[in-house]
Amino acid sequence: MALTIAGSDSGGGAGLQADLAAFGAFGVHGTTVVTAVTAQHTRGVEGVWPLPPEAVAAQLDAVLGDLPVRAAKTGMLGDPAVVAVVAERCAAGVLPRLVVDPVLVATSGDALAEDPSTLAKAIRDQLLPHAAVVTPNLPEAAVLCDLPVPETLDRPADAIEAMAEAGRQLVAAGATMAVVKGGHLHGPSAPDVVVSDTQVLVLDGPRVPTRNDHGTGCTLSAAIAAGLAQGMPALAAVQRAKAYVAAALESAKDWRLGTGRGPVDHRVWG
Ligand SMILES: Nc1ncnc2c1ncn2[C@@H]1O[C@H](COP(=O)(O)OP(=O)(O)OP(=O)(O)O)[C@@H](O)[C@H]1O
Ligand SMILES: Cc1ncc(CO)c(N)n1
Repeated sequence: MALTIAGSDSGGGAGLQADLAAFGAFGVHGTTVVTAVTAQHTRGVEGVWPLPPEAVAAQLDAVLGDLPVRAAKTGMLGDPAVVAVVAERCAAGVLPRLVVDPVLVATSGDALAEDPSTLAKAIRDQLLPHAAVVTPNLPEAAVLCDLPVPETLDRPADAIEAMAEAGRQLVAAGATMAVVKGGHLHGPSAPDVVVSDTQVLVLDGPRVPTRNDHGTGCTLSAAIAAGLAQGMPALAAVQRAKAYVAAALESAKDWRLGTGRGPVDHRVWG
């Protein structure tokens, strides 16, 4: 079984709703620590109500005090005080196989943190040393690493090298593996760059032509956590998760759910 520490997306496409759907697709029971409630749909975020750090701590301790959490992921944490609560449990050794999705901004471009750069610094300094895998998208990698990141695949070698450099910095900051996601790149493919101490690997795949890409990042990180909970090595869990997201995008590419960027089809596996 696995745990997600994340915000609620009322639209059901991202956040803890996406995480539970992805866990379920792999047959992994999901537990949830809610960090915030968002009023959100396929067009954007209408409101954010963070939970007090004490409420996050109480949920974490309730789950960890009873259930055998084999792997966990963090999504929207929102507030450096919540990062500190999670980091404390990591330091105590009770949050194994942690996947950190450093959520700062929604697919729509709306902020999911009051002060994204302070939150990014807290995540980098306090959570990355405990992360088995960290999964920034390109804007998140830019803030975490203070690096310019590419927007297009016009010069693929340059784009991949910039993503690899961000990944190396995140590994130097303490993550065992970094997956720098290329979902935001303009071009014919959607390459993710995987970096660890020993290798740099490009996981490439054709870009699915669709506007239904809300929650792909949450879905990827939850699928990685599901793999880790099932005992897979990190790279195998990342490769399976990438294939799952591609299949979920393909299956939902013609859906008309909402008038903005709709969800992916979480049911595609198994
Ligand atoms: N149109 C697409 N076709 C194929 N793969 C995609 C597409 N869009 C995103 N992906 C893949 O989905 C995963 C998530 O990437 P992305 O960069 O979109 O994350 P994100 O911005 O954190 O997502 P979100 O904020 O929507 O949850 C990556 O593996 C990426 O390569
Ligand atoms: C609650 C929540 N978490 C994460 C994301 C990132 O897609 C989102 N849009 N909403």
